Amino acid sequence: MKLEIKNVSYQYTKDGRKILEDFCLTVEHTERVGLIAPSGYGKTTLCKLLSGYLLPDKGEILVDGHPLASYQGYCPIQMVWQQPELAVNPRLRMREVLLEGDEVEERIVRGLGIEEDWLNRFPSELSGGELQRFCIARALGKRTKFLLADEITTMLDLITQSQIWHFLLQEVQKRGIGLLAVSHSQPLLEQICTRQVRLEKQ
Ligand SMILES: Nc1ncnc2c1ncn2[C@@H]1O[C@H](COP(=O)(O)OP(=O)(O)OP(=O)(O)O)[C@@H](O)[C@H]1O
Repeated sequence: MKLEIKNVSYQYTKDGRKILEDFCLTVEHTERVGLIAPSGYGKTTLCKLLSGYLLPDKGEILVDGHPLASYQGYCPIQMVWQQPELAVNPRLRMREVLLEGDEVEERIVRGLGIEEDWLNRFPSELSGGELQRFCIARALGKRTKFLLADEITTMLDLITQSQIWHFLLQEVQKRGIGLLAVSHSQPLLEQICTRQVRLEKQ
């Protein structure tokens, strides 16, 4: 299975600057690709396009040869955001947050170190690191084929970062999930990725 980004162009406003122009990238489901570029070059924008939050002005995004838009319901490309507190409904208990996506296996919940007691809490009653574990678990539903990780551990201490990445790498390798990881940390990308791609400024 592959994710194909074919000649994608995007700008937020008609008279604004082009964030992406004719951007092409193919990611196989066996790959872990690191996306590098300075701040403001469009890494998050690309992730939003790939997960269907934004639509390209031009070009197409294909999953297994089919346009992303043809996948009704659960999106096979799941994104984990940098700030977990902005990615969850503050009115839902964490048990319900987990149920928002596809079925998440108990193994994943345990593997990410999510404690039973946290499931009954609201997002505001968890630390950023605890909350991020839920966002990662939610993104690892059964039908996930590609995972976009946009600076997902930047705000965490090194031990927690390492625990989370250790689990994630095992999981994506075992299930054949392709990974696109964004980070400003070159050593992290070198450790977790099979190759790196540089985004150029338009
Ligand atoms: N909703 C928006 N409306 C207008 N411009 C936006 C919007 N979101 C982002 N931008 C602009 O698009 C450009 C790319 O932003 P993006 O967040 O994709 O960059 P990035 O490479 O992920 O940066 P960082 O490394 O700082 O997270 C930036 O110049 C930003 O100001």
